Amino acid sequence: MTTSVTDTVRLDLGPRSYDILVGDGVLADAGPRIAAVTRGRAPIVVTDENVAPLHLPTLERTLRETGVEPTQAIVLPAGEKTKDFAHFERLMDAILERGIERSAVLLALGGGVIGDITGFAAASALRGIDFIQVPTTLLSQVDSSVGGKTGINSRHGKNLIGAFHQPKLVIADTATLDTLPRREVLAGYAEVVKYGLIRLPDFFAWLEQNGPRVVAGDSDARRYAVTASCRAKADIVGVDERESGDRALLNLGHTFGHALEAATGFGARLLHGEAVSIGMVLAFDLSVRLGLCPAADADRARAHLAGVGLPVRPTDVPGVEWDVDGLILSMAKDKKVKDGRITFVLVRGLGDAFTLRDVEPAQVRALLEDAVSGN
Ligand SMILES: NC(=O)c1ccc[n+]([C@@H]2O[C@H](COP(=O)([O-])OP(=O)(O)OC[C@H]3O[C@@H](n4cnc5c(N)ncnc54)[C@H](O)[C@@H]3O)[C@@H](O)[C@H]2O)c1
Ligand SMILES: O=C(O)C(=O)C[C@@H](O)[C@H](O)[C@H](O)COP(=O)(O)O
Ligand SMILES: [Zn+2]
Repeated sequence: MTTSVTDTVRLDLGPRSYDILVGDGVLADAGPRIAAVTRGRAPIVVTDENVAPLHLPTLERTLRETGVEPTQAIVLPAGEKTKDFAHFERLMDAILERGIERSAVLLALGGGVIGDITGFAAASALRGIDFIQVPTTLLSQVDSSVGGKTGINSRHGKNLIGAFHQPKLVIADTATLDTLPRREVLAGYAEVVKYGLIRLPDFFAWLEQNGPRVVAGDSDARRYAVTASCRAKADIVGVDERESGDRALLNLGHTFGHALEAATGFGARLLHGEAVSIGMVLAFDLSVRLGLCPAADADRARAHLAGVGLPVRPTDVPGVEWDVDGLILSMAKDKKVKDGRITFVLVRGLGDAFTLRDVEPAQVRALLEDAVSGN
């Protein structure tokens, strides 16, 4: 298969720099690029039970065409619950059973769950081996495959165990999104909107016009949205790899969102992107309450997210009794907490996010109490 257009976004990180290839059908011809990283040997492919039957054959075909005989893939169960200690141990055993050397290369074929756990396995095996990201969800193409945050959840909270470990190459084949369920497409779309909300007001305006085309799978709109998102993330990570400054903006909606995810048990009831959608609206609402952001901007953000079909309030999640004390306890475990104070990502308006530490806890409690009671 010949690919139509392939965009290349470069993440500049000195010796850890890498390319992000974005294109409709780009995976089918990716063998030579993968072989260049693996030095002609087979990567150890990690994928999940949903993705394996759909997209593993394309990857294996291009490897064979390049003269690389694939080894048996490691197939994990699908879903957020796989990002835990038990599955991490299972994955590490499966990797180490192969008697690997430091030249071994892992390849994550799947969504953010597979990318995060495989990246952490790569960071851990023999104290660090190379890995390649082949993201197959909208969320993983626009966000999790880029930037080197890897890790797993713990019973203490979301992503609390992990490492910064950059991939050597990212291959985002937007054609793989044709098989993605609509709910997952929408969840990924929330992270696309995030880039507009934090620093790209023109991109947000483009999404207001073209978001429905992106979600419906229009090839050009989808590729544009993925490439623009990767570029936005690469620009931020390129100047702040380990989140000592502006990278925290990529956490818009996540302090609230991760607490909502923890409260629902990291399962299918609330997907990460859905939690981020609700969390971003809460961040806008908090900014309005603090007199920092015009209410009209918060309304526009909420209207766009709701308009494509994303949840925007905790009460949009069916069958959950929210406990505000529990949410606040979870938020206190956020990785941005410093000297006991939560760092909030807030906004002055659309496309103008910033961080703030001195938010009165009573304001946050009042916001959450109103939100969980539907006010
Ligand atoms: N590392 C980061 O910077 C970062 C950024 C954002 C999110 N994340 C993490 O990413 C995870 C969420 O990732 P996700 O939304 O991709 O979830 P996911 O990996 O669970 O994938 C969602 C579902 O789609 C299925 N799937 C994947 N590709 C498919 C395809 N092409 N066709 C059909 N089904 C397919 C999967 O099997 C799964 O059931 C969360 O754990 C979140 O914390 C990490
Ligand atoms: O890459 C980043 O930096 C992000 O914050 C991207 C987020 O979308 C992602 O969900 C990330 O895993 C959250 O970061 P965390 O440090 O709060 O776990
Ligand atoms: Zn996220």
